[in-house]
Amino acid sequence: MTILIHEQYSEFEETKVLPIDEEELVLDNGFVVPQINSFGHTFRDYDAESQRQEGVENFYLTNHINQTYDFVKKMREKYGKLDRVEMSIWECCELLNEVVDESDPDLDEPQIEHLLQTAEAIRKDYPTEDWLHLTGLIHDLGKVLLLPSFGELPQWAVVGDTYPVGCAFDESIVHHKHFKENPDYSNPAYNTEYGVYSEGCGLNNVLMSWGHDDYMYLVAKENKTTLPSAALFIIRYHSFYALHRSRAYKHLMNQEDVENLKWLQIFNKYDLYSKSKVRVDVEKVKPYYLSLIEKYFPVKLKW
Ligand SMILES: O[C@H]1[C@H](O)[C@@H](O)[C@H](O)[C@@H](O)[C@H]1O
Ligand SMILES: [Fe+2]
Ligand SMILES: [Fe+2]
Repeated sequence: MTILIHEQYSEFEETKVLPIDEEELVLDNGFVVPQINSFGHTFRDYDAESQRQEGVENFYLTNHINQTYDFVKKMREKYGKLDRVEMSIWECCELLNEVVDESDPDLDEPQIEHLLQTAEAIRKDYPTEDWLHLTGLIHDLGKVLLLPSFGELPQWAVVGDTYPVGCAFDESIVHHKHFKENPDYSNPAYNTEYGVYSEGCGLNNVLMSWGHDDYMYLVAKENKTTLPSAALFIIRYHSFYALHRSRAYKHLMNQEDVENLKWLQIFNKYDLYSKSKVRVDVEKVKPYYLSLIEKYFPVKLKW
């Protein structure tokens, strides 16, 4: 797969204010980036005074204190067993009707809206990449970890941006100051640039903070999806803003990661900027997505 990507961000990231140059606002396939979110702020502004600011910061405080190398290892082992629930992809989408994400400054709608908004925005600009439409639909399904039948994990262990554990927390991570109370922050085994990793080791060998991304990646992979590797990469790293926006942790990537990152950067624009109060007509688009699910997944999956 070869693609051309229209670079939108400069090397300085993470930028709060989007570029004002008209040309820069148009993505490679015509998607126009909105300047403000539904609350009247720029997207991903974690400091703006808004009705969501305090809750979001508290979320990151708990998240940054508790996501340690040991915690992540345990969660991967536990949830990697996929022995909790059996259901289809669409059933899972419907479960997300109940879920609201406390980490998100840009959205307070039920998550199923966000899934459809993302998928439909991609579909409009990339009509022939059906695998990317489906990736949009399923990328956040891991948020079911918040529900009782999945162990009712706290928000800090499910949502929010992700980052590697086992090496130093990069300063570009949202609310980085709150890592000071994380035990790994002062552990010399885990607090250097490379920590337990080595140059070019590949992201597949890096443990990421535990949440909906890695969980959904495990679900898709273990249930033998036929989606391409770029789709699995998108699902697994879509919350890794330190990488795909701020270009941190590049030293851990291998060649395959570099290729897949191009698709993730395309995807991210739709994931982030499609968030709005405009609802998608679920019943109208459902047959299309059911056909994609049938193409790329078994009827029932283990979760
Ligand atoms: O608040 C959001 C939300 O939880 C998203 O699902 C996640 O992918 C983002 O990275 C995060 O910052
Ligand atoms: Fe997400
Ligand atoms: Fe998302």
